[in-house]
Amino acid sequence: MTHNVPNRNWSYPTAIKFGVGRIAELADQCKAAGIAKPLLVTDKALASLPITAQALDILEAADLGRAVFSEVDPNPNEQNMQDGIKVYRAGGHDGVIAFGGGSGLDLGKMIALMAHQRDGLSVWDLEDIDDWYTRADADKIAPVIAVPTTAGTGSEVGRAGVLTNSVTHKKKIIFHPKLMPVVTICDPALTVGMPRFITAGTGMDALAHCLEAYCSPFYHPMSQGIALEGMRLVFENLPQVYDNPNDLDARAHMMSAAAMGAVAFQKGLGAIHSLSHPIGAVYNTHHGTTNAVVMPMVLAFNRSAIEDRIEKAAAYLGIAGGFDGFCAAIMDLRAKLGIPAHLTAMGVEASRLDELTEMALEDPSCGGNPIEMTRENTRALFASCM
Ligand SMILES: NC(=O)c1ccc[n+]([C@@H]2O[C@H](COP(=O)([O-])OP(=O)(O)OC[C@H]3O[C@@H](n4cnc5c(N)ncnc54)[C@H](O)[C@@H]3O)[C@@H](O)[C@H]2O)c1
Ligand SMILES: [Fe+2]
Repeated sequence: MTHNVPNRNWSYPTAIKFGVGRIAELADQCKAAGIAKPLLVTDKALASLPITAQALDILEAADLGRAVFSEVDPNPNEQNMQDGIKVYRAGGHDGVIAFGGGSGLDLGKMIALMAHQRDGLSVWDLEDIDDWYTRADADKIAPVIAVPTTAGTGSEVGRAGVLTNSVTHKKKIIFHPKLMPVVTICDPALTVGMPRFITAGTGMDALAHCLEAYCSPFYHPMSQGIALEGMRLVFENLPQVYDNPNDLDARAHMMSAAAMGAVAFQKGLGAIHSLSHPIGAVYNTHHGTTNAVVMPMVLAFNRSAIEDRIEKAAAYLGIAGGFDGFCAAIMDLRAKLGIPAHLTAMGVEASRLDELTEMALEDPSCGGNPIEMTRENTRALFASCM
């Protein structure tokens, strides 16, 4: 596959080794991070794919072993984390390679966060609320090298992991400022084998991050700029990778957009994510795909607060028709990617909307929504997505 992707070394917000084939540097990066016995954490499906074997071969050839933990579910939960911690401790590991989509990346980060903390500290005590992270001992967090294999969540450049509580079926964002990977290897070639619907859904997650960050009312001009350009990259390249999975240039642009989305969303997320998290937790739907389903309805819900800035974004993106044109472009993109237009198509039941509404209102993403979310308007928003 030919391409025009230059190799680059970026350090905003962590060191990013960006370029086709840079997975070859995995062992060197482990050594540079002081990791002699890495545990590669990924999900079950990825564990059987050649890209994972390739990564393990690179480690083994450098005498770093080929230890892997892959009992990671989509929307990973605390049981996956506990199982991984057992394997990590039993193997005497000294660092994690978080390898995968958001599920493998986040679970790898959770293992690194919790493997050496004192007994009695629960991962739920570290939810991204106020300064709860100070309950953890920052010095006991194991080093993480992140290797994304999807282009969507941006977890590779983030300090949080999303973990589902398998008892309450709630998705929680677990945060620690020192949970940032030491280094991230962004190799677009790793993403070419994604199933088509995962390419679509993860790409829409990157768009959701950029869009919600861009619309969030909080002051953060740097994030604003990154979010806007991230949206442009998605609009231009997501249809391209969907039609031509082997287009490495477009894959690289999507990988950038994913990382940019996660950098930008320190400005805030909003109702797309606060609706999508409970749906993912209750129905085990794919996160980015769920975001895409609710995206146009959330834009309409927020219209009075965001119309001006969406018009500016539309002008920058070359989309005619202002706010309505922008919404139409999102619906066109979603249709092109084969993503459903209604939550009912994902199995969401009208009988559970009250429960989902309560869960959405508890989600911290609510705080970044431009319009205040109340029980009434959130219930109505859910209903409009059915
Ligand atoms: N930490 C964050 O900031 C953050 C942000 C958004 C979402 N998330 C979380 O990330 C998770 C979703 O992550 P995701 O959308 O990347 O999906 P995922 O990690 O669940 O992966 C989806 C599927 O794609 C497969 N896959 C991944 N890469 C592949 C490849 N290169 N080739 C073939 N198959 C591949 C996986 O095996 C899996 O079956 C959710 O739990 C979500 O809540 C986290
Ligand atoms: Fe997301």
